Amino acid sequence: MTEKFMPFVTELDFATGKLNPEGHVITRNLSHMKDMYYDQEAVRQLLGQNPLIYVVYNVVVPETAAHIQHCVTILYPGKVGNEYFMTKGHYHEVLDRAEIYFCLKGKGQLLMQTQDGAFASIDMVPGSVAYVAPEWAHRTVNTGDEPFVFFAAYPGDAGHNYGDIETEGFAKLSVEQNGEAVLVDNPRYGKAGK
Ligand SMILES: O=P(O)(O)OC[C@H]1O[C@](O)(CO)[C@@H](O)[C@@H]1O
Ligand SMILES: [Fe+2]
Repeated sequence: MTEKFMPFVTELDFATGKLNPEGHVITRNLSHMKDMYYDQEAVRQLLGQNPLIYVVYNVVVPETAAHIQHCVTILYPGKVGNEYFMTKGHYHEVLDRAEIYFCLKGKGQLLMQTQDGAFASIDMVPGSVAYVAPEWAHRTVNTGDEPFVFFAAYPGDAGHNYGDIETEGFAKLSVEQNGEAVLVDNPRYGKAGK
């Protein structure tokens, strides 16, 4: 008989967003994603201090379709030039795998796009449960002044595909204008020579 995978629990601290046990922790500073921000002069100025942008606490489960990956992301407040701190963003390697995001703290935006040019954004506040439908790339942005904390769950075999997002980003940039978060066209989008 094959051995059973046993049920287990992870504790989520609502005050900090941290998981216990912490699981697999991914830490991203500006240096890990310096080419992804539009204002490269602002990147150069900030690189000396190399701010922490986000941390992901991943519960470790097998990366197969039978399992559900789940994690908490703490995305810190801040800007590079006038562009808000954000995650790298990705398609799933198995493109049709969906994902659920549940906002616990802070506020932000969930930016999404498809490979054939559709774009969507959802404002996230505590209690927002967003559905990233199959085939949509997703990136989160912290538009507030406290950590933006959200829980995510997705099929175990989904994987991450950074593809063109690494070089040209999303169709829109999330920037501060007159104290407001606005989405503006990304001049680099669509220029990867496809
Ligand atoms: O892989 P990226 O785009 O840096 O972002 C990490 C994000 O991916 C996930 O781990 C799963 O999609 C999110 O919870 C997290 O915010
Ligand atoms: Fe994802």
